[in-house]
Amino acid sequence: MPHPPQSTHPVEYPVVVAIDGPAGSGKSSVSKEVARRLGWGFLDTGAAYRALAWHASASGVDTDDAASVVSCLDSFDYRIGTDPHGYAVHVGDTDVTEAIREPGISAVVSAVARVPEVRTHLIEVFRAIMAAEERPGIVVEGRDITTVVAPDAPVRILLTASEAVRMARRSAELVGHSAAATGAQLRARDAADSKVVDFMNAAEGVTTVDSTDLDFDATVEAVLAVIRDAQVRTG
Ligand SMILES: Nc1ncnc2c1ncn2[C@@H]1O[C@H](COP(=O)(O)OP(=O)(O)OP(=O)(O)O)[C@@H](O)[C@H]1O
Ligand SMILES: Nc1ccn([C@@H]2O[C@H](COP(=O)(O)O)[C@@H](O)[C@H]2O)c(=O)n1
Repeated sequence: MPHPPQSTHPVEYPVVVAIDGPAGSGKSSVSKEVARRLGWGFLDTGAAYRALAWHASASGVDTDDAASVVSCLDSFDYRIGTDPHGYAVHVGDTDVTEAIREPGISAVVSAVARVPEVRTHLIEVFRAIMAAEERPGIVVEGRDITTVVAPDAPVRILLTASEAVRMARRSAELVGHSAAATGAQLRARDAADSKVVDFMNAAEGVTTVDSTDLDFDATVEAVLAVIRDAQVRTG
């Protein structure tokens, strides 16, 4: 009797931990550390919007013009790793891991992210990456993961912190940039992004972790506690 074809990928999706929150709330650093401790994958979805903003800018496209941004999607050859110990972001053959973090990209990324065709395209990209994850789980962070990308995830968290604390943390890591300018950009980005998706209020069934008064390690522990609690409840 012939054997059924062997798949190289798991039939079931990996366990998904969905984490949303405003800029500078610690989504990326905390999610990465949580994934490291669990031996799971990590997906930074903001990197895709940043990489598309980089690609549009590098192609000479006006990022404020939605039709022109959409026209860039066909040539947007995007790749990102899910290893929380180190992952690179590529557009075609170009390693853009560092370039997409520049304030010039942060300043235009919201204009790219508000285009509906862009969101539809990237959500499919994220779901394909999640489905291909070969570790037992994947921690996925962004703005609409708990509500749109993975609303059925068994663990959904809103990671927040006061605006003042988020601005201070972001300023501390951006040496050579004025604290006032960094804070103003963070606030402007949240205001623009909030018009597209709600990441300031926890949707039904989403657990809020407020790190305003927690240090980094305590925040990681708080997120791990939510995951453990969900695993106990769901068996
Ligand atoms: N609980 C915490 N205590 C102290 N520092 C923290 C804490 N959480 C995160 N940080 C630091 O705050 C800074 C911002 O964190 P991070 O880049 O992970 O935020 P983010 O939500 O991914 O931001 P963005 O959406 O803008 O990319 C980093 O320097 C990080 O190390
Ligand atoms: N799920 C997401 C993730 C990100 N965005 C947009 O990308 C920008 C950059 O995200 P970072 O997490 O790297 O700061 C962000 O400002 C949003 O415009 C998104 O729309 N949805």
